[in-house]
Amino acid sequence: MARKFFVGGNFKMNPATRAEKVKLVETLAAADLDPNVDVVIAPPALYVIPTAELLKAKGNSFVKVAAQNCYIKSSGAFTGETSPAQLADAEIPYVILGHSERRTLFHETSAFVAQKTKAAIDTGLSVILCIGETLAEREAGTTLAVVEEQLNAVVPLLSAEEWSKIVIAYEPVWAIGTGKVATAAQAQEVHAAIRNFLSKAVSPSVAENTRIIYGGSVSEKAAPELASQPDIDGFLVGGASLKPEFIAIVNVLRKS
Ligand SMILES: O=C[C@H](O)COP(=O)(O)O
Repeated sequence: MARKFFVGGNFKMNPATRAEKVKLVETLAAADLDPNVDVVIAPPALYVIPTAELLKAKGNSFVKVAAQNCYIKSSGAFTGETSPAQLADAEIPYVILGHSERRTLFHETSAFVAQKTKAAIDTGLSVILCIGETLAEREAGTTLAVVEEQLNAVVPLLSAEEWSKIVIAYEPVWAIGTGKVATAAQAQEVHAAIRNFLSKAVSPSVAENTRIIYGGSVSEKAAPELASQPDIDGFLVGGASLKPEFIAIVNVLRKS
């Protein structure tokens, strides 16, 4: 079965005001989006529920909402955290975990990201699991070792069935927010290696069915060639998800 194209918009800590957020979500809710694509937007925590409510109020059940992070516990004395159970209760279906900004700025280890992934999956959420190497790691020739280490932390914690709730986002750190998008060949090479890894570490069927999306300075211009690669199943878009350009990226495969 063909893997369904998946485009996520990671707003990160943007936009700065509720008014801008409303405008952004209203534009997306009214847009003509390819129905053959899974579209998920991840606003900051403060806006997660209002975004879901706004989409509902606009009659849009197509665009789904993701949180950008969650903790490993259901509730308790964990100041500043959001639990997977709270997200599930709020009917937020997705969570982004392991983004490089969290790994780097907030010192999240692969083991911790894996624990979060397990907690989210156990709660019924779907996970956009981010992995990727830094420029130094790429230049040292360790790209595949890095992404395999990040995935290896998750593999023992999930059953083969649970992989159906995971979308892997390969995001080379050197391409994030830099305007320096990976070439289609560079991205395809790593995506194919990740699929090969999944085949050996989990199963050929999980490898075949798991969506592996690319993130890192995705733009309307770069999207078509990246999307034409056999192992690139969509995008996780940062900066461009805050612009009308996001609609063109979602619609990249649409035949007019
Ligand atoms: O989660 C999204 C990625 O970090 C990509 O961000 P960017 O498109 O701004 O480079």
